[in-house]
Amino acid sequence: MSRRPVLCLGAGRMGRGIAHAMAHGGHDVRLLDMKPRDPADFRRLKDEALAEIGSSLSMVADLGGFDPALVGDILGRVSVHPADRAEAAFAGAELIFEAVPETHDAKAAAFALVDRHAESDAILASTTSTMLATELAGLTALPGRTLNAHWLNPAFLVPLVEISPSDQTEPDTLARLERILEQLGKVPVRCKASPGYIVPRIQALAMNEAARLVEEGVASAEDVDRAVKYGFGLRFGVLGLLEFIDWGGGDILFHASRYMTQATGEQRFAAPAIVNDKMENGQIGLRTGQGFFDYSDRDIDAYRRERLGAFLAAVRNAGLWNQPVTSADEPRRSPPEQ
Ligand SMILES: NC(=O)C1=CN([C@@H]2O[C@H](COP(=O)(O)OP(=O)(O)OC[C@H]3O[C@@H](n4cnc5c(N)ncnc54)[C@H](O)[C@@H]3O)[C@@H](O)[C@H]2O)C=CC1
Ligand SMILES: O=C(O)[C@@H](O)C(=O)[C@H](O)[C@@H](O)CO
Repeated sequence: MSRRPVLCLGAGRMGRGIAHAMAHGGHDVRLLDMKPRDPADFRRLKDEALAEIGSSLSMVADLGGFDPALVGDILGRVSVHPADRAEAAFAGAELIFEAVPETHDAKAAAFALVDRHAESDAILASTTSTMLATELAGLTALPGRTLNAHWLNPAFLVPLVEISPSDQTEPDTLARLERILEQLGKVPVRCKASPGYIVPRIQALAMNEAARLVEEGVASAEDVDRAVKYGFGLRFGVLGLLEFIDWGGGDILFHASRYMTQATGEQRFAAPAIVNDKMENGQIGLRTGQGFFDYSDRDIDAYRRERLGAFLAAVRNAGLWNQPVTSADEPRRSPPEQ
């Protein structure tokens, strides 16, 4: 299978992380430094970028991710190009990741460069954390081939990439980008142009609530993070948020949201209409066969067994699974350090 070159506009944190991921997946990757610099300054940037990618590749390999003997070949797929050699860097590139700073001017300059040099079938994917695809579409003459691809940090480890098209993005562009990412082993999900995509929107609430717990003196920072690592994160890593609503019961969420709102006087705990409506319609999840997902045709026992198996594997993988106690004088187990 042939893999065409990938271009990253911007050789900063995201550009380097994406270059690592794409090179690992067999692509030649060109990092285009978007800032005009004198030759010595460019050489420093180039050496620094390649050294950082080499070191993150080595770290993953040394941690058991892949054979360390492959690091050199993978790093050899990455090249860094100066701003005044843009044309050569664009030649043949099927996929362009824009990864310049999160300012309108930097994005506009990068998109203008794409308009000038991109191949006629190239896809332009912005890595912006906050700007909507619908806004960015106005910055390019190629809105049909432009969309957002929001990677999570570290890009070379987190499988998820959130893809957000504008209403002008051509379906073929979306499908091609998904195919390329899937070939890489990534897991693309689609979302509309809406602030915060999926993960940043959910995690902003969760992160702020965690900070608030510390601010209010409810729990120490250590205990908040232990709660997340050994409960919240572990379980939602297996079940997902909506699946767990169905698993535990939408009725529990309905009542919990009411209680929390009344007890704290804070509207941020109120359930959205969809939770209240499902409660009213008896769509509370596994128990009624319908919730956010439809279980009516499913073998619930087989489903539970499969999910519990995944859960057990996650607990075991975290080194937290214990065999049953078989003798009264077995020493007590101690909890993990962190
Ligand atoms: N850092 C992160 O964790 C994440 C960042 N993003 C998004 O990725 C994009 C890139 O972010 P980072 O890689 O963190 O930025 P960065 O500051 O590390 O890198 C930006 C690169 O763009 C280039 N550049 C072009 N025009 C520039 C200008 N006018 N001033 C300075 N540098 C210029 C430089 O080569 C610089 O290295 C942003 O849109 C950001 O919101 C998305 C997800 C996570
Ligand atoms: O990895 C991430 O979560 C980033 O891609 C982000 O988008 C930002 O860190 C943002 O969510 C800040 O909360």
